[in-house]
Amino acid sequence: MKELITLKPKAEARDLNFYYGSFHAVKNVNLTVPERQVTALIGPSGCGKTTLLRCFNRMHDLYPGNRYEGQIFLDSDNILSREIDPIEVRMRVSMVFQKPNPFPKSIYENVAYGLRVRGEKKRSLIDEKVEQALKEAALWDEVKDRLKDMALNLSGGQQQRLCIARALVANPEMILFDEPTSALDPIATASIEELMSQLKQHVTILIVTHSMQQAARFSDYTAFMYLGEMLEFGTTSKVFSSPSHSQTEDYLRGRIG
Ligand SMILES: Nc1ncnc2c1ncn2[C@@H]1O[C@H](COP(=O)(O)OP(=O)(O)OP(=O)(O)O)[C@@H](O)[C@H]1O
Repeated sequence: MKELITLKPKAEARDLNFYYGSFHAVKNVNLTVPERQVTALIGPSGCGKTTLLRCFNRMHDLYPGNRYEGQIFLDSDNILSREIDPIEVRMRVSMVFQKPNPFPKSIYENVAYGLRVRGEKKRSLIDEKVEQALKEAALWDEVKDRLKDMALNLSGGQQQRLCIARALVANPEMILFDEPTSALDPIATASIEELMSQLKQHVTILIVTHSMQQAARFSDYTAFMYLGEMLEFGTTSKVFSSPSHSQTEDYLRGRIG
């Protein structure tokens, strides 16, 4: 039976195709990302999860030869439209990568950077926003007395929370997470998952994960991709307990990798 998704959509891919040169990596994808929920993108290695994720903030524009077809709506704006500036899109939709990638600068400057590139000069306002982002990223208490220390001296889990603070500082509407915990130990992973569950109160989250336990633990919706196509989408409990496609079931049971 088809499950009804009643939540308000924040983003919607419609008949989306994506090509790396002549290679067709994302095929006719339709996907609704519900507002202020966590949606997990799962599927076998190479099925196009990261490629799809990167369409949602036009990351692919940074490389020549890449091509989109179709539409992605963020609220009522088609962010693939030529009239929309990809830099604007990336302010509304930020990204956290697999490996924590702080800049070789101080903890403070890592977060302040996002404000400075937007032209913010007022020191008191930057201080305030840096503190707020570090608090939202559950890092403030650990770093408030050493904001001038190099970010690269933080632990891996702290570096990833710093990258989340950097993603949060410009008040994005949506954050894309690309396997954000795959380089972290179980304790750091648990704190990032806890943080994402808090963040969804005001930000929409789309996350690529290889960990079925992670998707089952804290995502609200799950989308299963297979060979570039979106095979299945529904509440996480529905997709995990009674998937509609045999490929989804095979993947969840570890029969395809
Ligand atoms: N820059 C690129 N140029 C050409 N092909 C690419 C590029 N990046 C990825 N691909 C190809 O696109 C397909 C989808 O890759 P993608 O990284 O999106 O898959 P994935 O599901 O995220 O995989 P994984 O789970 O292993 O990270 C793969 O066949 C991959 O080889």
